Amino acid sequence: MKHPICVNSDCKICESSLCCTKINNFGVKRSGIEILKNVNLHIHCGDLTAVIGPNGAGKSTLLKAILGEISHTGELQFLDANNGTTKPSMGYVPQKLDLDSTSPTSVLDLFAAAHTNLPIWFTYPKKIRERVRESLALTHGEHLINKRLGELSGGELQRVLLALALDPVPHLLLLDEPVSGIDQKGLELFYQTVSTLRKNYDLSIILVSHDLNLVAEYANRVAFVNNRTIECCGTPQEVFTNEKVIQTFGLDWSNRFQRVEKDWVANALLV
Ligand SMILES: Nc1ncnc2c1ncn2[C@@H]1O[C@H](COP(=O)(O)OP(=O)(O)OP(=O)(O)O)[C@@H](O)[C@H]1O
Repeated sequence: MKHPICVNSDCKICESSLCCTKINNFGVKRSGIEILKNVNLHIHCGDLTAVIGPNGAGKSTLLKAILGEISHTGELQFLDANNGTTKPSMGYVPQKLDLDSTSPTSVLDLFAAAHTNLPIWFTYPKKIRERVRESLALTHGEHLINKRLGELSGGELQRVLLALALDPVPHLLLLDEPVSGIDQKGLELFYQTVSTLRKNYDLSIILVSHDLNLVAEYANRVAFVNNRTIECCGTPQEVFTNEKVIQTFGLDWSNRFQRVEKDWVANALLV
């Protein structure tokens, strides 16, 4: 049965998918300047949708608008497995977080602040500590529980924030890939973790990414943001062979796909 909010008459996925999120005609203005217009995106549960585009295109703005952190026009609809439309619960990992490196706040304090009303000077109940450890284990970060936030590396902080975004598991997970502070190995570990979570929880994920290699390897949908809107959206193959995408990133970025076992990418870019 086709989901009632799916307006795409050709959508085969809706027939088998359990839930679905629609971003309908989003527009964003900031300081009177139009940042995004006519943005439409359709996401099924289990989809990892990578949002790519040049610097300043509006990728982070789109995530913040979906979150409701900044105002926008248009609407966000979510259809759950019981065919009810609700406001989706969301987890979010920002691109950067300005932390006071001297602050005594620990990873455990951060989680406890999100899950309890206990003052910070109380000893946390054992069950809280266990819940935090379990959450951190999802992102291979259980050893970080007692570390101060200010002493975490970029990759460690990202793992902690991802674990926090998953507790409880949301309908929609929004990830803004950090542009600095994480090495390639850390980035790959992050993508592998996200990919495992996606499969285990059938999560809908929107991931802003600057690494086209990793996008080609892990995403099943790609949205290209350019000229204040989503200029093309589809499978990685459809998007990476789109003329506008090639124009933006240049032919030389085809080299980045060396590790990807998909000949179509290289072939499409070499013609
Ligand atoms: N608070 C703001 N007021 C006005 N303009 C803003 C504000 N925040 C962002 N912008 C502008 O909105 C545009 C989109 O910014 P955004 O951070 O969403 O881009 P992005 O695609 O995520 O960029 P990057 O790839 O560099 O992270 C930019 O031109 C930016 O200057």
